[in-house]
Amino acid sequence: MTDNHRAPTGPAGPAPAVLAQNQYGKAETRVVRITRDGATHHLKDLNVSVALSGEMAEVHHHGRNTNVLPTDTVKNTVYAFAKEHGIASAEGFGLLLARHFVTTQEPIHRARVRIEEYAWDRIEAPAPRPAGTPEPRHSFVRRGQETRVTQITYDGARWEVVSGLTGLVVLNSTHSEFWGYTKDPYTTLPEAYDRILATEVSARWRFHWSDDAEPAPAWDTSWTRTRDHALQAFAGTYSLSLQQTLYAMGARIIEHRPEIAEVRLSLPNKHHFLVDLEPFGLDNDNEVYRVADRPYGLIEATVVRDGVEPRIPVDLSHP
Ligand SMILES: O=c1[nH]c(=O)c2[nH]c(=O)[nH]c2[nH]1
Repeated sequence: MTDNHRAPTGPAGPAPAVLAQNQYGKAETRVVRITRDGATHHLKDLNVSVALSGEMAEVHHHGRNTNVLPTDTVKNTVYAFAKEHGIASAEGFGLLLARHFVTTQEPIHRARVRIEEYAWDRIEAPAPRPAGTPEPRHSFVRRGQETRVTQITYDGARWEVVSGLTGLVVLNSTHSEFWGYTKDPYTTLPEAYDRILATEVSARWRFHWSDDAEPAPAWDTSWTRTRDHALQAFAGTYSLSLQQTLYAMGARIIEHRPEIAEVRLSLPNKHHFLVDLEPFGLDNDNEVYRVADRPYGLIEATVVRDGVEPRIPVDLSHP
């Protein structure tokens, strides 16, 4: 028997353990800040991760929490600062946070703030509105997430073409309500009269065309216009539920694109919860939202042209 896999021992016994680099904080606080300028809304969407370090030997060695500002407080600070200071830029917001932790907490000597900012573009949707009222500008589409898809099947005689998209993330910062639903003993959801509606659209649409003897649709134009109808319906629908918005999107495509027979939509409800800032003496007039990634509501349906048999498979992309 050898001692090869034992730690080396000297005359004074094994070397003691020593706490080396350590840091702690709250990772991935997802915050959406809406700023309202009349009917024009502005949106900032950040993923904020804070790591703090300093005099933390006591907590690691003895579990003595005296110097530990809870990570829950770190998260609350992100939300409260989003309300109080707004989010002009990710850099400016990160500076404010880092300075705050280092200057208000004596044991904390260093703060590292990492921020991912998700870019959103406006959906310009000229919605019908009463004369003299400003154009609503509260609809956004997230940049750079989207994939165009298509599936072609041929049996030597007939074609089936199903096209679509995934990862089209859209958000309305107002004109969405949800109330009047069934309540049972397990229902706790408060009714909402002005909420954020956001979803990541998965869509498939099947073309009428199946016969080489007929002219084929103009694939690129069709795809672009169909996507645009989905966006316009999303932005232009005053929504009482995501189900209603889904149907409006599918129906608008069917009504405007004669080459399409059937549309299947799968819409995860990307929940945005208003953060309770009252404990910090701050109100929250639909300005600061916590973004939850799961669980999510999943709303799915097929819309067909009258008389058409649905053929697109039910399960597109979600569990
Ligand atoms: O638009 C919605 N539809 C639902 O069916 C639902 N259920 C829920 O909890 N929130 C929502 N929102």
